[in-house]
Amino acid sequence: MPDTEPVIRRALISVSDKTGVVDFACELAGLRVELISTGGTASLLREENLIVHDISEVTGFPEIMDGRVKTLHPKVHGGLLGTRDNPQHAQAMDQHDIAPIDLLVVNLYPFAQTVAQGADFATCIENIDIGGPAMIRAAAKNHAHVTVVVDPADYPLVLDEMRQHGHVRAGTRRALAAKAYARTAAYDAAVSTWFADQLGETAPKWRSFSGELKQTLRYGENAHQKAAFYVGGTSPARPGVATARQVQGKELSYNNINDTDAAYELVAEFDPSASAAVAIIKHANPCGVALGDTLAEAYDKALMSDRVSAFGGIIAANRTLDAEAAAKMIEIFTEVIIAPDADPEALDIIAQKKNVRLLLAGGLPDPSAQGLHLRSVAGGLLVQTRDNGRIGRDDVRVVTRRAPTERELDDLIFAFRVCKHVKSNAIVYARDGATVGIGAGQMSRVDSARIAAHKAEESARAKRESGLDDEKPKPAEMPQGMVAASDAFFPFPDGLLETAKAGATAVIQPGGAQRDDEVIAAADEHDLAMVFTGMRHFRH
Ligand SMILES: NC(=O)c1ncn([C@@H]2O[C@H](COP(=O)(O)O)[C@@H](O)[C@H]2O)c1NC=O
Repeated sequence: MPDTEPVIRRALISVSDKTGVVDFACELAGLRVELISTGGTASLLREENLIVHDISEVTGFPEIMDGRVKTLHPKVHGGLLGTRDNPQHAQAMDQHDIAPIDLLVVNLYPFAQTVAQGADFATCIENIDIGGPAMIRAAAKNHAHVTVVVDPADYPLVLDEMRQHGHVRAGTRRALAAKAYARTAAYDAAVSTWFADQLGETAPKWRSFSGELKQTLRYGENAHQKAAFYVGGTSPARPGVATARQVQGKELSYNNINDTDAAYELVAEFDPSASAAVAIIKHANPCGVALGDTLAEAYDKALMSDRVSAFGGIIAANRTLDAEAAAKMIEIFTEVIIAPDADPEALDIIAQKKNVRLLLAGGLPDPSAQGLHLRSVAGGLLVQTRDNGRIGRDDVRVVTRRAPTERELDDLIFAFRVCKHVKSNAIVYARDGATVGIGAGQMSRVDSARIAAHKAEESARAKRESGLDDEKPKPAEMPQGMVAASDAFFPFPDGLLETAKAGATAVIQPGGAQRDDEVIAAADEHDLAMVFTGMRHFRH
């Protein structure tokens, strides 16, 4: 640390995001700070009658190559990097006529925004900032003498300290330096990720991921864990919980964000122009998912799947929220509702429940889009492409004597898409475009089938009690004509036999087990129609 705190006499300002820079520069000028600036920034400041020195006056060199080289010069980097209390540095500065730069204000070419706008390769390349990061890194290294500001949000802090103390305090300079390195690291992460994407590289030697702080969270999954929510890293941004506008309700918690993400990704599987879809999520697993002509109908059906578990859940809808659906959704306690948009009447209805967090995402994420999925393990990161596999009617192969009926096939495809969003081992029973029983996260597929059957039994009872099911009560109290989906193959007939026992008439599963023949024979024996997808949807 220098003996005396460094007074700011000379500032270099070079910003792409010009938010607040004019006011900041005016205040600096008022504090007798000499201003140096690059092309566009200098012009803007001059329009405000500020006295600004062009960077070319400092370097003795014009800005060249469309701005590719403007600040990359020893007069700039010497001014940023020279340690003022080092006699050799001081002598070099003297000898080469290098004046110190005490404050660096830089924000970078908008690379991520350019990529998000779908710009062509050459435009993206041109938006990789070179001179800016070089200066930021230099100034941050020399934070003992230099203040570096990369975020317009920090302009007031710097001015306050200059006014109060005559300089920016050492602790603040260090914090700003840390922020500066995080900024350049995040910037390079965006560039390198984009490059890897361009090359279709899924396993580059070095991987950097970055994000921008959206929200500090009160705690993590549990109260003793600290947590924060970072957004970004995908381009273009995927509509969802990270991009959504929160219209009302308490602050989102870590678990809310995780569950809302699961819920919204699930409903996005269903084309809103074909049918309304609603998912109700608890602990990242669906307890009810349904399709309908309207969101209200879909919600009713989803709720009936597991009314008890739905309490305090997260609801996602794939269409603009309307008044009818909103009125139903606020009947029981719900933590979060997320939809692409909401009608004004729906907003008024939800507003009656002040605590409900309402998120409007502005669009639905594309379930087929490519992207990366990350998870941390001790000492490392597991990276995989996201599960964008989607099984449609044309992708399945009938393997049993009996082929599914049209209605069964619709339900099979529906159930398998839901299954993709249920923790493994997953078994989903469905009927008429609605789940009736979901078995999630068991170590044994047989147990998942049994749990799902138990849920289906409860669901059938609830429907009869509420008069929603016009079928006569059956002794076994099971929904009739339901189908079953399994996220992975049945290694033995036992799991499949559980679905038959529960009353399923048709089954969808990936196939590919050594004992497929035995499983198919068991299905034939029970007159089950079974289709293979050839695609597994494990989710852990
Ligand atoms: N090439 C250079 O020497 C260079 N020096 C600074 N920049 C960037 O130029 C931008 C500001 O340009 P202008 O003041 O002309 O609007 C800033 O985002 C800054 O990071 C540069 N541009 C790109 O690398």
